[in-house]
Amino acid sequence: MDADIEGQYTDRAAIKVSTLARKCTSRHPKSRPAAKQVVEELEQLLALSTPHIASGNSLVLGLWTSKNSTGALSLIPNLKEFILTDLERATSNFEEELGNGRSGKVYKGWVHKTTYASSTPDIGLPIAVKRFIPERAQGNIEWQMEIDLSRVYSHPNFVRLLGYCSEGQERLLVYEYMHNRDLDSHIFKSSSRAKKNVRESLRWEVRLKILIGIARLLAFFHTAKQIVICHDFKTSRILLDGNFNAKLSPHGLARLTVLSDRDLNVTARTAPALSYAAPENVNSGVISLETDVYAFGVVFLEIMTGIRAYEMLHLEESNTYYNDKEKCLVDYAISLDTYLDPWLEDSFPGGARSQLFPFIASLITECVDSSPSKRPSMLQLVESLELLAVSCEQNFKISLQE
Ligand SMILES: Nc1ncnc2c1ncn2[C@@H]1O[C@H](COP(=O)(O)OP(=O)(O)OP(=O)(O)O)[C@@H](O)[C@H]1O
Repeated sequence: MDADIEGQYTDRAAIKVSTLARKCTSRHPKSRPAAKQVVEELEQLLALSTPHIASGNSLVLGLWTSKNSTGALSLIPNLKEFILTDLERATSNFEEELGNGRSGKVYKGWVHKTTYASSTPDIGLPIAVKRFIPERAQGNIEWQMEIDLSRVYSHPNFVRLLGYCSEGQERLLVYEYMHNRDLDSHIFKSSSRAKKNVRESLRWEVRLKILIGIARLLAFFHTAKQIVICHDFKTSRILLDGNFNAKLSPHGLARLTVLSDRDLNVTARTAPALSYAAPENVNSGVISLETDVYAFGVVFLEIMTGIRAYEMLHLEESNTYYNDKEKCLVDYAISLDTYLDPWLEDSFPGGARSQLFPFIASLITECVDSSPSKRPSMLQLVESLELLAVSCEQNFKISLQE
């Protein structure tokens, strides 16, 4: 093997490469695979190799994007290529900051509805522009991965990428604007940013709609041909549009992991936030479909209580993991009557509390089970949450708004 690329392969990828090469060069024409099959095999290899990108290796960077002979990024289908001055104009020189993530800041801007030509404030379509920090070594990789994944996966609950910009050291991405921003800033009691009217809007039926939307997206990722494990899933990743539809932001995609094999567990170098991390992840770095389900359970509990898991687990006192943290989360889940977010008090009419809370508690409890095999799949969770919605509607006349 070329010494330059040695160590960039997983064992599985190395075996696949040699098997594929052997088949293609077989002396018997009939034993050689069809071109379509070679493409499929290479796609699987790409998926096997992707965790290396996440850990800072540029093994397959750019395979999904078209490059010209100099290796520079050329036009990407379905995405608008912006020039920097367009985006400076659209954002009034990066005036209104929406948020600040690990890889860069996000700004509000305005473009023409159909052409995406830069516009002026309050005219046309609002956008969110993410400007990557140029000095950050991972920035370029994360920028490219966000483009690649946004092109491959499209789902109503996944924030839509509209375009990109690459000029000199500058890397920017243009996303649809999510009017009600991140769920995180609205539901937690300690949140100073919370606006009263938004909190009032976040009634039980709206929160259930948010949970169903996110569960559907995770189920979609988990059952895709190239499985996506979103191993840094947390409440702050959930963004809300003007109608409180929940969408997951593809930002920080270097922390998403694509796998082609359901049984393959990989070790991620970027650890998820401690309060959302499943015990097997904390203890041995495993990431799997089940670690996503665990994180979903924690988010579910936060959405019901309005209390950060961080606080429930007293992680502010000692930022160390303790082994029975699931038990602590389960205590909150089964005592929902006590810990329910006060803003939800009026959301459960009549006997709704006594009938719905045990069901909600059992769903959360199953998700955060310390044994991964006992956790439900995201598909099962979608079904259970939809069942919950039907029960709310039929028994208590609580209906989810479209
Ligand atoms: N499409 C969008 N529409 C509206 N606001 C957005 C949008 N994308 C991001 N924001 C705001 O900007 C903040 C920062 O976003 P970003 O995704 O960079 O941070 P993050 O989720 O903390 O990512 P990271 O894990 O990389 O730190 C979000 O919490 C949200 O308030």
